[in-house]
Amino acid sequence: MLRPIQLFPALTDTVNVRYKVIFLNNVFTFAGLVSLAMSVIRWNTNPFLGKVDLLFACAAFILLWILHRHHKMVELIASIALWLCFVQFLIVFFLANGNPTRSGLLLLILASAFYLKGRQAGYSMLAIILALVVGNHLSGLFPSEFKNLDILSLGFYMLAQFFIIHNYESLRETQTSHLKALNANLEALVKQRTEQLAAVNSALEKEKENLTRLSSTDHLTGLSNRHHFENVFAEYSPATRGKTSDALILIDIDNFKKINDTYGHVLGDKVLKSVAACIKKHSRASDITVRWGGDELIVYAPRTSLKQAYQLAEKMRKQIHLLDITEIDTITISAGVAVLQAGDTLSHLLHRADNALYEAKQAGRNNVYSAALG
Ligand SMILES: Nc1nc2c(ncn2[C@@H]2O[C@H](COP(=O)(O)OP(=O)(O)OP(=O)(O)O)[C@@H](O)[C@H]2O)c(=O)[nH]1
Repeated sequence: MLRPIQLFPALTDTVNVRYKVIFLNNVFTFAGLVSLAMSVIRWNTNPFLGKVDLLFACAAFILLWILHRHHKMVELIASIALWLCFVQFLIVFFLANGNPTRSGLLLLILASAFYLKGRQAGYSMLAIILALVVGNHLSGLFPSEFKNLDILSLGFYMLAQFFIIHNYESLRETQTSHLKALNANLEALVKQRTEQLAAVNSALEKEKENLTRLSSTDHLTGLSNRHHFENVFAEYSPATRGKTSDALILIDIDNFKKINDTYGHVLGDKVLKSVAACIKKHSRASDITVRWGGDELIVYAPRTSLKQAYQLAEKMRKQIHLLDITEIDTITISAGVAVLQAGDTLSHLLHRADNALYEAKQAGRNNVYSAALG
């Protein structure tokens, strides 16, 4: 496919900027010093060329200075340098009796054009220089010392340079596109694998959450199970334990055996679920609601005083009493309330709550009793 020719495109190609800066630094230093020396040597014999050399020496040093301060302008500076060299070449070859020994300069300019600006710029300059040299030779417009053989060998050198650079560039482009294709494949593969891993990860994460939830939840009521609550309580810092006023409400459904026996286990389960839902509904988000076992439920309420816990238990008792389950007249619960004290284990706390619950049952059920503060 034919690409549009870009003659010395400026400021766009940032590839190899660092190397271009180093290259141009060397070229300007070398060209500046040589031009200065040539200017001194020629000043008396050929004042015109002496001045031209001095001019180019100054241009080289100015460009060196600009490049030193503005590395980002390397593309623009490279273009200016190439055009300057080109102009110098024109002056030397057409106005100052171009001679074959200086043809090496042409090859230098071409190589630099290829290196600095790429294939298109190099080809364009090669074609322009060849056309000018051959054109001038044939027309004899500006007298030069070139003979037919010089023109032929110059053409041959340029052709050789063209092929060398063309092959090199083609190879480089093939390698680059091959690398790009490999890179794209690799990226696609990495992306695909990353997506697969992410999907597996999130599935595993969901599964883990599910398992954690299942292992910590009572499947009938949806409340935390005994095992989970024991773990949570065990992890509860001993330093905090007893320092904040935490309360535990132990709830037992009254005459639940009778409900089971009269209406069957299915209805018994329904009652259990309704009571659990009611308890959950009237707890705070920070409370832990637990199915301790059978028809015994627990509400563990952090930062709650005995009085507050009693009021909460009372509220729950009243709400449960209002539950409407068609087959049953009323559902009642009894509850025992206790607060965590310094040095308490879970069994200490439960023991006090259980005693209070026992008193509530003894007092005729449908009651809330608080354990006395020790
Ligand atoms: N339907 C059902 N019943 C259960 C379940 N777990 C335990 N139970 C029953 O719950 C009853 C518990 O009765 P208790 O608490 O001992 O006695 P109660 O009849 O409630 O009498 P009080 O507690 O003194 O008021 C037993 O009959 C158990 O079989 C369950 O998951 N579903």
